[in-house]
Amino acid sequence: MSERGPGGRAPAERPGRDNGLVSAQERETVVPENLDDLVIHMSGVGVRRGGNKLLADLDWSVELDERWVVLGPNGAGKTTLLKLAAAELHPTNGAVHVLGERLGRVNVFELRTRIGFTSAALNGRVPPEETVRDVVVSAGYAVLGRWREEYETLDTERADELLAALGIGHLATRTYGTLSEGERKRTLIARSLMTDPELLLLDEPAAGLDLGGREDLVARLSTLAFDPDAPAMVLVTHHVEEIPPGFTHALLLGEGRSVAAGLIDDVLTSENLSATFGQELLLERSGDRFFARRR
Ligand SMILES: Nc1ncnc2c1ncn2[C@@H]1O[C@H](COP(=O)(O)OP(=O)(O)OP(=O)(O)O)[C@@H](O)[C@H]1O
Repeated sequence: MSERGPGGRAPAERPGRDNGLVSAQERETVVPENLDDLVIHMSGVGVRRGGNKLLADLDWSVELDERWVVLGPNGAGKTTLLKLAAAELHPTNGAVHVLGERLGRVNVFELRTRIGFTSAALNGRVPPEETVRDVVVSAGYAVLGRWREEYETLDTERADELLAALGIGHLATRTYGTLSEGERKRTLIARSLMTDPELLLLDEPAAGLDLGGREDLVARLSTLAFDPDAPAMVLVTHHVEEIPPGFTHALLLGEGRSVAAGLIDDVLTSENLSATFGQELLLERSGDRFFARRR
């Protein structure tokens, strides 16, 4: 099947395996028989660029009803991991399944329509003159930037509902360029939910927000996390303070490798955090929130 998308772009990088032979690397990967409940499954995954190992030996699974936080220092490989989950990158070795489809054997352009993804990179690509409502509604047409004079009423109603749920319904007719950083983040989260995705990926959604903006966003994401109808979620952050209540699992990444992964209460410990960030850290819990500082 061709992976050439509507824009005629070349497919993302993929391992060379078109000769039908199974490589030694692939033989080492473990692919579960029943992928139905697994939104993400990575087995023996590595990503290399030049001489750098961005990710190595990674095994990770995300189930339908799970909400994961991925924590790690700068350069740990968090964004690389999220790009794999978003089907924007192929592994150098190992197997990645997303929504039951194996990367390298699926039309990634179709797969991406089932995934909501927000990142700082997307923020930079939104035309500043676009209205907030259009930024959200255009996700349903897999475009960024105005390409129609009018959208379907049902679509604009859904966009308005999502904006209201994120507390920015009153900004629907404002232009994106006039929004604060926090309002932009919430607009992009509304956009990522527009297509009713089966998987929601959030790359540092609270980065650059002031304390009030962060707390507001954490509360909105917490509401989403507790919603049983919400998609499986993966949130990348550097800060334990940004973990919304309702998130169930954590993956700690350090230098491209998993330091610990599993239920948040088991994984988030002072010891694991210290090992991940390479210094003595004290993790404290207050109610359903986490705080960390140097010992
Ligand atoms: N194309 C590339 N070629 C070489 N090295 C790369 C490339 N892309 C990323 N890297 C390196 O891989 C490492 C992991 O990058 P990645 O962006 O995944 O980390 P991150 O955990 O998201 O970091 P941050 O928290 O700073 O955003 C970094 O050291 C980065 O410099």
